[in-house]
Amino acid sequence: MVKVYVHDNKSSIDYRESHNSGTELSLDELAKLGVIYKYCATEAEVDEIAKERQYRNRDVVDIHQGSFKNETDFNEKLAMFYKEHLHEDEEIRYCLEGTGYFDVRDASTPENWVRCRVEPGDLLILPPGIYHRFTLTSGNHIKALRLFKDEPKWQAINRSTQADALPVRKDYVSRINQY
Ligand SMILES: CSCCC(=O)/C(O)=C/O
Ligand SMILES: [Fe+2]
Repeated sequence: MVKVYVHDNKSSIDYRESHNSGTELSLDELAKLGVIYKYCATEAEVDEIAKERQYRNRDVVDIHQGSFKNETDFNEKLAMFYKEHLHEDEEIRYCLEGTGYFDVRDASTPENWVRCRVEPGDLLILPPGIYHRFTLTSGNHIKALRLFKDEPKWQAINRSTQADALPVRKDYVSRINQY
């Protein structure tokens, strides 16, 4: 079951550590950021969500040191996932094995990150336009299903003034401010 809390923002400590500030958030509070959480005991439940939301494609990523040629490539991939970014589409991820952290920006206190620790069975839906990042936990392994509406696509737009000005970002901010 996912655990959601405010990140302690201590950048001197490895980002795969828990960084739990001690302030926990409920799933309702997470939903106010536009992030939907579901527990799916089986992949059949994921199939239902995919069907409802018209997702026709998927792939599996297995992220651990052994999936990369060397440690440098592994670290580069982690650094890429950890760069604050947004997507123009929803991001749906389902944890099959291992654990990971999805950090999303808190709309009301934008300097804060809300950390979601996922484990097997956890499915997260991040809305288009939300700034976020991903990392492994200190367990250094996650196997996850990534759902795509059509062809597999992973286009990250790193945080910048240009990204702030995108319609998808403006739509997200105005939707969140209505809560
Ligand atoms: C556990 S899925 C790998 C990370 C990813 O796909 C993503 O989009 C991060 O933002
Ligand atoms: Fe992403």
